[in-house]
Amino acid sequence: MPAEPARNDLSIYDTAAGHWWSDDVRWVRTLRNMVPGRLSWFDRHIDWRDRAVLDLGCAGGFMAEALAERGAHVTGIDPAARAIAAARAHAEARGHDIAYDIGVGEALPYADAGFDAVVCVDVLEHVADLTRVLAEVARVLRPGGLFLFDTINRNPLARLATVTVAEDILRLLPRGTHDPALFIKPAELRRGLRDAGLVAGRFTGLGPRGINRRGDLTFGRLPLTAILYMGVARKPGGVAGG
Ligand SMILES: C[S@@+](CC[C@H](N)C(=O)[O-])C[C@H]1O[C@@H](n2cnc3c(N)ncnc32)[C@H](O)[C@@H]1O
Repeated sequence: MPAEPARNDLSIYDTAAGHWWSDDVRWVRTLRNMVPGRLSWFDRHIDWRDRAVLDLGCAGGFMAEALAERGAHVTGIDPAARAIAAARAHAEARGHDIAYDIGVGEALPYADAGFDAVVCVDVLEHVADLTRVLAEVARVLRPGGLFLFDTINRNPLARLATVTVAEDILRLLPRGTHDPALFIKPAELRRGLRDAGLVAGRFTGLGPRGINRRGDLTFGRLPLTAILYMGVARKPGGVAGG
C-alpha cells in the first residue's frame, strides 16, 4: 500500500510556480481552464471595470489577470511566495498593473472597506481558519461590495470525485492536494457568511462541461452543487456591487 500523502499540502503551489504559465503541468492547466467558466457566472453579478478587486489566494495569477483584462484594479494575495513571484513576473511581461502581496486570508494587510469585490476561487477549502478568513473578507469589502467564491462541498461524492478519482486514480491533481475534512457544506458556508456580516446570495454548481483540443477538461456552471459550487455574498449597505 502506498503511504497516505500529507493532506492539504500547500507546498505544491510554490513547487509548481515555475510552471504556472508554461502550460506543461496538467493540474495547473486545469486551474487555468476553470477561470472562464467561473467568470461567465461571476460576470452576471458585477461590472468589473474600474472596480478595486482582491483576488484572495491568487497563486500565480490566473484569475487576477483575467480580472485585470476586464478593467478591474486588481490586488492579489497568497502565502505561496514563489507563486507570487511568478504572478508578478507574468503580469509585468503582459503589461498588467496588478499589485501582488504575500500573505494569508486570515490576516489581510489591507485597510477596512478598500475593495469593491473579493474573489476567492478554489481557496476556502484550503485555509487554516475559515471563520477568520470570512471576517477579513467582510472587513476589507466596502458596504455594498461583493464576495465571489467557489469551493468544494463536503460529502462522500465530493470526496470520491476530488480525492479518490482526481488525485488517486486519474492523477489529475497531485496526491495530497485536498484534505476532505476542510471541504465545506453550502449550509455551513451560508452560516459562516452570515456570522461574518455578509448576506449570502445564490449558490450554483461548477463542474466539467467538456474537453478541449488538448484533452483537458473545460468547466462551467452546473445545476448540481454536490461537488464544486460557486456563490456570491454582499456586504450590507452602500450601493450593490454590479
Ligand atoms: C488550488 S490553489 C487556487 C489558486 C488560484 N485561486 C487559482 O484558482 O488559480 C489554492 C491557493 O490557496 C492558497 N492558500 C492556502 N491557504 C491560504 C490562506 N490561508 N490564505 C490565502 N491563500 C491561501 C494556496 O497558497 C494556493 O495558492
